[in-house]
Amino acid sequence: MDTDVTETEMFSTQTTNGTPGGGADRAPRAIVVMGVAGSGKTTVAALLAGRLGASFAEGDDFHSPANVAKMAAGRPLDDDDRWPWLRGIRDWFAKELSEGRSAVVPCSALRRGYRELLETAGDVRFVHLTGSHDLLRARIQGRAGHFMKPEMLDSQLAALEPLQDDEAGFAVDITPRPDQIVDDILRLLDRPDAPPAAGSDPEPTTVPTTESEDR
Ligand SMILES: Nc1ncnc2c1ncn2[C@@H]1O[C@H](COP(=O)(O)OP(=O)(O)OP(=O)(O)O)[C@@H](O)[C@H]1O
Ligand SMILES: O=C(O)[C@H](O)[C@@H](O)[C@H](O)[C@H](O)CO
Repeated sequence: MDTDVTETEMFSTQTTNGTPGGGADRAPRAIVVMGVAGSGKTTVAALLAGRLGASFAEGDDFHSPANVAKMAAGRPLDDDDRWPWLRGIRDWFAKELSEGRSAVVPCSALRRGYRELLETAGDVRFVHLTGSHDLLRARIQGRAGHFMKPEMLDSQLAALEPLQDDEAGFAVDITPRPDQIVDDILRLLDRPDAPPAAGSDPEPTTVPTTESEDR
């Protein structure tokens, strides 16, 4: 597993500080709101962080200027572009958790290997925002002033490895209003049969390794 931590503070990030423990009487956790461009990650993650009293950082702010320029030029990122970006997010999560705060970041986390790197921060959960190609395209087209253009959607979907049953998290549909999506997420995050995160206490031995109704 990659352990390079040198890029953490390279780029300025928009962050808000949460309260210790994420505002709830529980151990702090990191939540990645994942999915392809236009799935609503930033919208949902910011709302979710507010509802949890958790810290928030915009995942795109961890990209290097070169990455942003590449995407704005319509060229998909490759693994070499993404590893430093992911390490920056992982390191920010680790810092928040070590200081006792829950944290939420919108981050595409398209491939399982990317998620495995993020999980090295500790107790990390994934919320995969899923929707149809038509809806995703319409959401990107309806958004002004963003470097990610609709033409990039196909490459994002081609790279996507959907969240699997044995990963710590669940998928939610992006059709409802953002506040309704967040209601669903809050309900699913705390249900008793959720698979444990890689960095969490392994004590709950009755937790099943698969789940079915949310994919
Ligand atoms: N549930 C929703 N219902 C209606 N519109 C939404 C919903 N979620 C997000 N949007 C709108 O869709 C657009 C894309 O959302 P957002 O920027 O949050 O997506 P994203 O996944 O963070 O995108 P990117 O990865 O490209 O940064 C925005 O204009 C946002 O206001
Ligand atoms: O993994 C990637 O290809 C990129 O990082 C993108 O997903 C962006 O971060 C974001 O979604 C931009 O809108």
